[in-house]
Amino acid sequence: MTDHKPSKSLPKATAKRLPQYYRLFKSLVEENVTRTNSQLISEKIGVDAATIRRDFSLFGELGRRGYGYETKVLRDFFGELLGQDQETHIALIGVGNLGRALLHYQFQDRNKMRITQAYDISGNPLVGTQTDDGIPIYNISDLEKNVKKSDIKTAILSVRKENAQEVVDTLVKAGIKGFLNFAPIRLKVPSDVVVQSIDLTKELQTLLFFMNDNKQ
Ligand SMILES: NC(=O)c1ccc[n+]([C@@H]2O[C@H](COP(=O)([O-])OP(=O)(O)OC[C@H]3O[C@@H](n4cnc5c(N)ncnc54)[C@H](O)[C@@H]3O)[C@@H](O)[C@H]2O)c1
Repeated sequence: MTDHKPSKSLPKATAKRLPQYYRLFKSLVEENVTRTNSQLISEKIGVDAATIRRDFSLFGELGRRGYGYETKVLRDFFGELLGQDQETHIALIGVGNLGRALLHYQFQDRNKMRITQAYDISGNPLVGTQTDDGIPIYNISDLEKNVKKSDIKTAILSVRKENAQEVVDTLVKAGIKGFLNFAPIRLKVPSDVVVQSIDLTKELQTLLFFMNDNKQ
């Protein structure tokens, strides 16, 4: 379905819903459901049907009026958009409290993303060891050499904010093109590098805002 490539100006809210769409179509295919429509999708994921139709229309003709959407076609389409049609190997940087938890998170079970290498500084006793699943934990000084001889373009950043920018500069130089960043800092990267930040404080504040809003 290469004729349905999205433009770079896809609204952020739509982009954020893509994993939801992919997950839904994947499970519908697993349940042997061959066809669906925006109303049924809406009931499953809690997004209103008009928004779903608008999102899908940004990609051209994904379905047919009166017929709906073919689950397999849409699963493959969103899978390709999200890079789930191939294996993505990821480097984890910073094996502290959060990094250790992430190393044990098995997101590879249902998706094609895998942490295959981890890095910390020489003072961390975990450097030179590997996890029970066999993920090696290297010294950060080996990163450039390792990344250059692998296909890794993606990193999860779980270092403290004081170290984050310096670490990112090193990783960008080594060829990393995308960061999932947990450090509460705005990172500076070249225009061909993407940063997706996860700020738990901000998420909690948003939750509290909506809870307060509910009370009024
Ligand atoms: N712990 C949490 O629950 C949590 C939750 C949300 C966000 N965060 C954020 O995640 C980040 C990590 O938090 P944490 O609690 O795991 O911190 P931590 O101090 O336990 O771990 C940070 C790790 O980064 C390593 N490190 C430092 N410099 C490095 C470098 N140059 N290269 C590679 N590794 C390096 C340290 O040796 C340490 O092991 C912080 O920015 C924090 O704000 C943490």
